[in-house]
Amino acid sequence: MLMQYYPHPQHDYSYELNKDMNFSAAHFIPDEQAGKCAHMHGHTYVVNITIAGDTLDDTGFLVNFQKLKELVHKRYDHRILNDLEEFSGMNFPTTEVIAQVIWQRIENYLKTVPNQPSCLQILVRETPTSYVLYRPKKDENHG
Ligand SMILES: Nc1nc2c(c(=O)[nH]1)N=C([C@H](O)[C@H](O)COP(=O)(O)OP(=O)(O)OP(=O)(O)O)CN2
Ligand SMILES: [Zn+2]
Repeated sequence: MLMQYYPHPQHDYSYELNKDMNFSAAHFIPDEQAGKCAHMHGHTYVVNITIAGDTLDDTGFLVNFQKLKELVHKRYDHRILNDLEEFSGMNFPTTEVIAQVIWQRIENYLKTVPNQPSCLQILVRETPTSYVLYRPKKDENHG
């Protein structure tokens, strides 16, 4: 995968892990303000996940890279995002909402692991010229 520059969050954790991945998906934004994006179209989304913590698990992982891919790629690759329950109602699959939803999905998993890492940042790139960063407020991260 192409090396990209990503803005990094400030933190005092000892370990910081980053996982890149992409997935191909279709979406539309059902609002007249979305212009041409109100019509179904597709992207190869690029995602960067930043996780940090002070403690490793018994394997020596902060979190298994493969688990992160499973949580994101397996759910969203080759899907119509609007069909998924997390993007139902008014929670349209904009880049901003996708980034927050991916953060929540990862954070829900991290809450179940004993070494308690935190997801500090999600970057979602929708096109070569557009990306969003989602960083939770301090009290949204556990611990
Ligand atoms: N704040 C947001 N604005 C827009 C979003 C979004 O998710 N958040 N999404 C879209 C469309 O889905 C579109 O696919 C992406 O838009 P855009 O960056 O305008 O894509 P282009 O390739 O047309 O942009 P260029 O400037 O020509 O490179 C629209 N807005
Ligand atoms: Zn789009």
